[in-house]
Amino acid sequence: MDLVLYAIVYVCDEENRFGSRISQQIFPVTEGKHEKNTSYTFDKVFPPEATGGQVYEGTARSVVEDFLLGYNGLVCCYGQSQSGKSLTIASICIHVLQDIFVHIRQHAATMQYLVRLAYLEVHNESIIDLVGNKSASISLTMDLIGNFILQGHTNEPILSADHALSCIEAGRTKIIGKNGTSHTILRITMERERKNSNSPIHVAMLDIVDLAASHRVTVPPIDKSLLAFGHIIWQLSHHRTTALPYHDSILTQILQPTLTPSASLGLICTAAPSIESVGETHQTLKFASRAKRVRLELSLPVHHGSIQLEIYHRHLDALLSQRHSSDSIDNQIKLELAIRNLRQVILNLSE
Ligand SMILES: Nc1ncnc2c1ncn2[C@@H]1O[C@H](COP(=O)(O)OP(=O)(O)OP(=O)(O)O)[C@@H](O)[C@H]1O
Repeated sequence: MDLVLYAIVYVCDEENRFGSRISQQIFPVTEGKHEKNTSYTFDKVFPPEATGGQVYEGTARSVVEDFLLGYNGLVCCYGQSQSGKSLTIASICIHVLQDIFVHIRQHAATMQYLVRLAYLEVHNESIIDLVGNKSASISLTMDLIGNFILQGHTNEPILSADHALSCIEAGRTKIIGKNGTSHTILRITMERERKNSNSPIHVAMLDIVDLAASHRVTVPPIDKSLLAFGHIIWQLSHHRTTALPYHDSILTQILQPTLTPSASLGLICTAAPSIESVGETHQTLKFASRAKRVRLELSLPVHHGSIQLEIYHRHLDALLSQRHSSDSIDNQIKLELAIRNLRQVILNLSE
């Protein structure tokens, strides 16, 4: 399969009016004193008044559709400080989660699912757990075949879109990097299995990333993770698909399963409206246009590590047999509660 990235910008004209003189997909750039008729062509260009739903439909929706077919996916937002990255990602999260849970309900007759959510911040090359309090126990290790394994973080089982959104809302209050100085990664892991069949459980991941600002008002120290992310996009845009330098930063190590040509990818670039930002906007457009050269070849992911749905099924069987053999009322009530909690977590589970 050959897919093209979405490179999306909010654009303005010389009078700081968003979008009004910009053709749908081409942005002429003035550089210094010299008018340089550089044009960039993108898959979609949105004016600032575009709704979150329109931006989602035109960008992340296709990545979510691929994710629901079983592919890993990455949606990320790149741009200078105060250009609307966090606002865009927040709105995209709502639509992503709604679509995932609509899909789960539509497949209630045949499929059961476990959906888990991790929300992490990468700040100065440290990882912060934004859902739980497990930052100290998070580790990234490499297995024998070069896969980075992220462990020790909270991976919360999610019961509904609203449940996920309240976890994200609470997580946002814990973010320590202000003014675009950190990256946030929302990782949705979906395990699915066909009901009443012995077919294997499939695991896919979707990462939604609010990258640190590409340019800030104060001169920032170079962000190692953003640099490494840009480097991998550069390599992919030159159609290099092996020996990608994931080890260069914490962000790229975490994103290894989704920042790859075998996963679906949607890149959203945001530009600030002021004419003073035109230099930064030009840099962003150059990045977006480089990223547009990336070609993807989707393939179903191979999961490394344990499958939680299998662990839950074993646990459920053990609880059911303990309830069967228990003759203490107190114990039976406790077991009943534990069984009910576990049945809630495995979505669409048949009674
Ligand atoms: N399309 C838009 N129209 C109007 N205002 C917007 C738009 N996008 C963002 N804003 C406003 O601009 C401000 C900055 O937005 P946001 O925090 O999303 O930017 P950011 O790129 O994540 O910034 P930083 O990198 O500094 O964290 C916010 O007050 C937001 O409400």
